[in-house]
Amino acid sequence: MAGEDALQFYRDLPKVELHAHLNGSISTATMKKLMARKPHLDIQHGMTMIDKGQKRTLEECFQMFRIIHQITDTAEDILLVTKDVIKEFATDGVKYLELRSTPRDTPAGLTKRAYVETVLEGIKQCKEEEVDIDVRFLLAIDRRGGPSAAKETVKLAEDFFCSSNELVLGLDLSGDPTVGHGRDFMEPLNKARQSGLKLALHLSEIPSQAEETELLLGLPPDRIGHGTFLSTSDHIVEIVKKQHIPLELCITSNIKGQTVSTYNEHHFGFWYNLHHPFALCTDDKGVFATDLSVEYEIAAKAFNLSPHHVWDLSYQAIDYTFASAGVKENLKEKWMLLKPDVFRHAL
Ligand SMILES: CNc1ncnc2c1ncn2[C@@H]1O[C@H](COP(=O)(O)O)[C@@H](O)[C@H]1O
Ligand SMILES: [Zn+2]
Repeated sequence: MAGEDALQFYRDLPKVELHAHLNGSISTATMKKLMARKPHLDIQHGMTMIDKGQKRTLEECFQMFRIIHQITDTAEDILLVTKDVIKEFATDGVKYLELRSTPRDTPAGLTKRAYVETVLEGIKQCKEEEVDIDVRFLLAIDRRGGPSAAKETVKLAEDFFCSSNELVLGLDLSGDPTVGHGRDFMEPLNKARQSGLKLALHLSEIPSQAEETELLLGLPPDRIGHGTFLSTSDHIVEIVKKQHIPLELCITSNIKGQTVSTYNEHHFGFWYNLHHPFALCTDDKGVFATDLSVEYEIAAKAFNLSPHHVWDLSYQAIDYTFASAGVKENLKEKWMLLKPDVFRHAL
């Protein structure tokens, strides 16, 4: 495989995306539409996206989210962003997407509940428009909000879990990892778990968080976001291995956010060699200027994966979704139907 054909293989490959933050996933095209609505903010392209070859510190990434949040502060903005992001993932060959976002009360008058309702409306509209993708939603807890905001988000998630007809499946814990401590979130996360909500937690995205990670692993989470520095503790690796907790690996995010220096050093290699479950994900396809097909291509090149290995990774990711057994079965059937077409380009 070479050049365009190679990229076509990764685009044709049916994919599962499990780690995508809504406001980090806004494309340049959508950002332009939003900026045209808010010229007074005077936000330039480089303030919301890290171009090819560029890098930022994680701290700078979190500043970018603050700017993006100023641009997406009305129900119209959130609806537009949700629908555009879903359609872009579908165009990239993603067939199942678990989108996550932090419910916000905004100065423009949006409430957290209305925020969630708007995202769900976007998902429903895409379904009505027959966009070829199954989309579910995880409510995100931003560490910056502390335990009281976390409790509020858990309550909202519980309400929507019951009323959204399996659109809301769980919770995410994210935000600046240097802010707050995991212990502040144990109680609300535990409660969420008891209500049947699934947990996808950002763990060890930065070094020296072994104590917090070990505590949160006690819940235990159903999936781990990044887990970049898990492997610095043998004890933690043992816990993760023993419980078979799938990881969400976001290569470009870690490189551009500078927590990993080179592709070859990415912890993909460590977990792949252990045959531990993981799914490749984008994290913030807008901010990091990537796509899921690009992430698969990067992993294949860096770790010398054959098209069949790549196929297996995308197929196995179905098992790590929070969807019901029936949905997983349907996805597996879909994958098998698409397989001959995908491999036509791989030969
Ligand atoms: C780069 N690594 C990361 N680590 C931790 N949290 C991250 C993140 N990337 C994004 N977020 C979280 O997602 C929010 C933006 O999307 P939503 O407004 O929720 O849709 C950010 O404010 C942050 O809380
Ligand atoms: Zn993330």
